[in-house]
Amino acid sequence: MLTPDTKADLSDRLFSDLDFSSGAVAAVSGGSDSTALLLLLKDHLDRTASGARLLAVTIDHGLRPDSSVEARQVADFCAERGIAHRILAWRGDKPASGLPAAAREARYGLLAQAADAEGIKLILTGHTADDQAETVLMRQARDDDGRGLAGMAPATLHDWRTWIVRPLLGTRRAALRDMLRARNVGWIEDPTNIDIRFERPRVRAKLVQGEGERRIAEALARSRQAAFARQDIGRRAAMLVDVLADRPGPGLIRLDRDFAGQEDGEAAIYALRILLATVGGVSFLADEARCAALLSRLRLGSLCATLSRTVVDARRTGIFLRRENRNLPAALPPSDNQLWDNRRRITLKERITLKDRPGDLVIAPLGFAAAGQASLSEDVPQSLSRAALAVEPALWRGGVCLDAAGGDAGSLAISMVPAVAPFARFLPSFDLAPAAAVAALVGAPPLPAPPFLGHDGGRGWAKA
Ligand SMILES: Nc1ncnc2c1ncn2[C@@H]1O[C@H](COP(=O)(O)OP(=O)(O)OP(=O)(O)O)[C@@H](O)[C@H]1O
Repeated sequence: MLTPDTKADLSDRLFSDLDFSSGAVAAVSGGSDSTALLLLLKDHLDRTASGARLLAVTIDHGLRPDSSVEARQVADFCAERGIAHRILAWRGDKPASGLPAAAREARYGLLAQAADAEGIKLILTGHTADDQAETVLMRQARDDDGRGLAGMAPATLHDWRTWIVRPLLGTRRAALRDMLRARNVGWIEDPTNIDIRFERPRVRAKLVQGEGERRIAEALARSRQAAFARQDIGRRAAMLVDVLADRPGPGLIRLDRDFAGQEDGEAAIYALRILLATVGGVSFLADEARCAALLSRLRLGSLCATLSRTVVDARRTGIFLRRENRNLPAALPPSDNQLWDNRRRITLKERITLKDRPGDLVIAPLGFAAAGQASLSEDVPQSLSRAALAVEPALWRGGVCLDAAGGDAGSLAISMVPAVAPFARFLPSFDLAPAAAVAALVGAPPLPAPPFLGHDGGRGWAKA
């Protein structure tokens, strides 16, 4: 049982390195873990940062008949303790398959919305060491390159702007429940957590049996090793990108020929996987074995190949990467926070209203005809620059191109900034170094400051 002193120690250990200057959203389902998170966080803020804003948010997924009643229970719990609380409902279609993943995606979108509305940059969830062990065991079965074995990151950047932090990732659920019992606080038991139609409850059920504790300890040790390895290779890949890659024109990336002959072949393959996904606008890294084979062929000389929707055109003067001219998005009216072709983040600035946004304004690829009229750098073959420019997005109205470079469209206040596809929605803190390097390369906005105090500006940063 936790005495008042150890309680203070625990919450300080969990939260003292977090930057609460913009406040915090606590994601509270009403289960034991997030209820414990909320209480410990409230203790900590009351003691150390009483001015910091705290908003508890419950998402009503509408998947069980009791969900809205449970959300109200959390609201009452918060009201009794003077904690601001909001309930947000997941509306819209619920898919028949992949429901947990869709619910998670929707939940994070809504939590980020709640944080945004208050100008808060930090969301805290109640994921525990038990959740981490389950995640690692689930991924072990299907992980092909070992990255997934790192499990959940201590922090994840959502939509390149809001940090989701998991301060309880090193804490066991049993300790949190002990703390709640000691305070006479109950919690909601979600029946989905024991519904063995879903994979996580099946894994969880096995872990309470005979060898469960040993398997949990092994899974956690494995995840620490995998996280270290992932950060390490990420830093090495970032170095290669910094030194050997540049962007000679819109949509065109050039790698120095030395990239293929790198001594650190492992890092070169990793960098290539990220670059191909980014240039092609694919949300997962390019296949490892194929990238390894491609790198071997690149060592031999010139080639032209397509992988991960990216054309790799290796010439004497460099290895050029550009988005292939296939399966591009159809012309669509711009909407806020949309990822266009997974390569550009579209933002409608506040000044824009529906009235100002004529229905015939669309985003569509620039196309070869318009790209042919643009003045391009002499530094690289014109055919390459044109092919890359042609698949860049442009704003069109009634067949007239308003903005060829995909930048700001003046008074229309639409911005289309580059995105780093594999990390555009969720960027785990393990991958900060390569994400920052590739962001600088493609001209994406710099990463926001990490949510931990005493950070190093986002490059190579990792929470111990
Ligand atoms: N409906 C929800 N509303 C707000 N946050 C949620 C919701 N569901 C999950 N979360 C957040 O995500 C974390 C992990 O989710 P998970 O589904 O594993 O938890 P849970 O079993 O619903 O509840 P708990 O983790 O509180 O015991 C929670 O600790 C909580 O921070």
